[in-house]
Amino acid sequence: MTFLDQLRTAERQNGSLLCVGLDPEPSRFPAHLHGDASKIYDFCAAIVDATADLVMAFKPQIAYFAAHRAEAQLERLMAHMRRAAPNVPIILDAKRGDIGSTAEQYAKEAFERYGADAVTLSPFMGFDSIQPYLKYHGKGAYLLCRTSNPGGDDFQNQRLASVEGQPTLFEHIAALAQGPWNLNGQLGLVVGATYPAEIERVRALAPTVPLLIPGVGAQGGDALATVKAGWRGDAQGTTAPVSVNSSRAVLYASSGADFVQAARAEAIKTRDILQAAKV
Ligand SMILES: O=c1ccn([C@@H]2O[C@H](COP(=O)(O)O)[C@@H](O)[C@H]2O)c(=O)[nH]1
Repeated sequence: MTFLDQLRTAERQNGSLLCVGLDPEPSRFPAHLHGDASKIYDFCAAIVDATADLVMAFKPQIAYFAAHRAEAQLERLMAHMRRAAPNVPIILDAKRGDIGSTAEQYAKEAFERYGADAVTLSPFMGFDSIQPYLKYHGKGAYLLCRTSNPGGDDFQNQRLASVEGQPTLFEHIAALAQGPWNLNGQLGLVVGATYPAEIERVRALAPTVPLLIPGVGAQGGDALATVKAGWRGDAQGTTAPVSVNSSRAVLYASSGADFVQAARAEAIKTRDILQAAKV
């Protein structure tokens, strides 16, 4: 099954557009785990178990593991997600981008070491920095397009005088992902929930690629506007999937012993808002 099929299946089976982001920060763990980086796996596995039936994807952010020398715990967590949620695809948020030979190693890390179904990439270094990931047929690669942070404006909203029609950089990335770069239909785009108008523009330029949309919850993005801007229904079930990510709002919904129940409640609340926006 390709990554695209996995997304569609999980969306249908769990009735959800929600992606729960796994950004473990030990200083925010509840009292019995607080400050203990050796408990990253335990914390994340508890969140996975509490939300597996509510999500269309999980998105571990690699920096939160690497910063604590917890790569082995990430490997264990990937195996746990496979067991606990076999039909939920896993997007490794790594935002890699480097020359081809180095990109080959990053692709190996994402798809062979961690066994991710998709990875996030920076397109800044051009197509040859993306190509090594596309050799893994059936795997997905999300290109950063219009990111959720205010600084995204610095480059992504600049116009490219050299390209006909003078699109902005993010519009150009969207068009590349929809067209010439998307050799085997593996590409997706990252667009921030904090910019619904840009999501709509990206969807117009890239009508069939999956979108990964972070920025609801802790960053204050509008969940309703996000779905209205990016989700396109299709009676044949061939929609271009939209996965709306929430990390901290779910993970740290409570800092008490009830963190698992609170995470589940927050995930249900967000899932329901996203679902309601589809009509
Ligand atoms: O434009 C982007 C791209 C990636 N992210 C990542 O998503 C999560 C968001 O976490 P929240 O706690 O829900 O704010 C995080 O891992 C970021 O690295 C993003 O926020 N914006």
